[in-house]
Amino acid sequence: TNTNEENTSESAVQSSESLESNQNQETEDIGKSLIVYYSLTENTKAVAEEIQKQVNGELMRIETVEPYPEVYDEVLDVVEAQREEGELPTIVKQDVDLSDYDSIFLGTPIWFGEPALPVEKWISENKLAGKRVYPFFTSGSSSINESMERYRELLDQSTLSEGLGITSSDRSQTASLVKEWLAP
Ligand SMILES: Cc1cc2nc3c(=O)[nH]c(=O)nc-3n(C[C@H](O)[C@H](O)[C@H](O)COP(=O)(O)O)c2cc1C
Repeated sequence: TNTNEENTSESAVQSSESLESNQNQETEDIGKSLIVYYSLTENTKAVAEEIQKQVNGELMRIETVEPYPEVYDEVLDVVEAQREEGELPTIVKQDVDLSDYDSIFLGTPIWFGEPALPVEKWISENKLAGKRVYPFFTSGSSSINESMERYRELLDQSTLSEGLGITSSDRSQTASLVKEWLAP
């Protein structure tokens, strides 16, 4: 919808559950965290690195076996074709034992309103049942609503926390938006 195209810094943090109340219910902090992200053009990477600075977790970057094209219009075509065919890209195998972590931060660019296909693939190949997942997103202007909807389907066995969305106009405020998200 049109309203999904709009975003402001006030709506960058969209609440379903507050992180603060989650923390109060459980422990003082968020435990040992893994920050997993996919990033084609480094925007999501920058947010992942800011989160790491603030929570001290371990970073893991999802990579596709076949790189997407360098030209933006060509990426759109390739991704559109993959979405139409319901085809998820093969990702590079990485050994990670999720049972080592209490919290999973999961970062993705928004592609056609939804989480990027390599992240869907990673979700399908890993056991996130019973985990607490903190989703974060970057986009040109789209809100995180549709992507959160998709995650509610994909991660129905996980505890999904409030999402953080950083649009291109929010980018310069990344550090403070992350801080606010972690400790509202
Ligand atoms: C295939 C594709 C689809 C995209 N679809 C959207 C979209 O629906 N809404 C939006 O605001 N931005 C969209 N974008 C822009 C990206 O979400 C935005 O540039 C994001 O910050 C890129 O993150 P990255 O640098 O980590 O790859 C799209 C980009 C690509 C490559």
